[in-house]
Amino acid sequence: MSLTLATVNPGEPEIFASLQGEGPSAGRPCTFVRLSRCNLSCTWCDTAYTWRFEGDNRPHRDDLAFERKANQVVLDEADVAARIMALGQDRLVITGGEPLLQGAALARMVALLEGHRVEIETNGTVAPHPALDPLVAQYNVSPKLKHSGNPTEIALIPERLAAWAADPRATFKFVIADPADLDEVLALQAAHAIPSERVMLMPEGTSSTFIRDRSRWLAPLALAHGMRLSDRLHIHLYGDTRGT
Ligand SMILES: Nc1nc2[nH]cc(C(=O)O)c2c(=O)[nH]1
Ligand code: SF4
Ligand SMILES: [Mg+2]
Repeated sequence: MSLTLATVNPGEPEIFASLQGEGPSAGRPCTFVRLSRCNLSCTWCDTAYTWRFEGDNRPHRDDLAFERKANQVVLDEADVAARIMALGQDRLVITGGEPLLQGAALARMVALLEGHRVEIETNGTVAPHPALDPLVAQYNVSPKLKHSGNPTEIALIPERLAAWAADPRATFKFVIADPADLDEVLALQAAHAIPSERVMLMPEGTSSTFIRDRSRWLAPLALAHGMRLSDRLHIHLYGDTRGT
């Protein structure tokens, strides 16, 4: 039994301590674990090394193809848990890729941890494994809008969105590239009765300049709709780098 993780360097799993850069817990010290693989393919994905392996021709703006051997590492659950424990934080953020694709193994891994509040970053298309779900304190759900390039029927699954809307642990974090993207957010919010205080708008961008420029027009939109603005603190601090 094992988990497939992303790597920082070939053979070195992406498990690290950092400040949560996005969403409701931004600014808090946490340990992060990044799992490999995703069921979506966003054209602007900043972690394409978790899914766009050689032979995968789904469109991505950088058109990079990653060598699978250098960018994945398989570890058993006890090894992953021990590495997380060794970093000494009391919060864990599980991200990817799409971490819920490995829900059963994640449940076994999380059960081995002591004293961690668990937060999951998800694209919102996959139901949490029933053994994992009770161990999770917070879901940061990021449904992908049209500008992600994913077919809507794959990216936006109505039953899943309804389930997240009904779960007070879930905050919706929408990646916004253009002011017009807000129309899609408002339609989803209305369709699933998502309270505005559980909606965060986050600028798309992997550079400080892009994020700041987009935040300038995004802030008044958040204010007008009673929604929250999310920054991407780690990009300002460390740039678009692995293990940060
Ligand atoms: N510091 C930091 N915060 C993050 N919040 C969400 C992240 C992600 O890649 O999912 C992330 C990340 O990669 N780094
Ligand atoms: S859902 Fe997340 S990890 Fe998957 S392709 Fe989109 S941005 Fe990347
Ligand atoms: Mg990221």
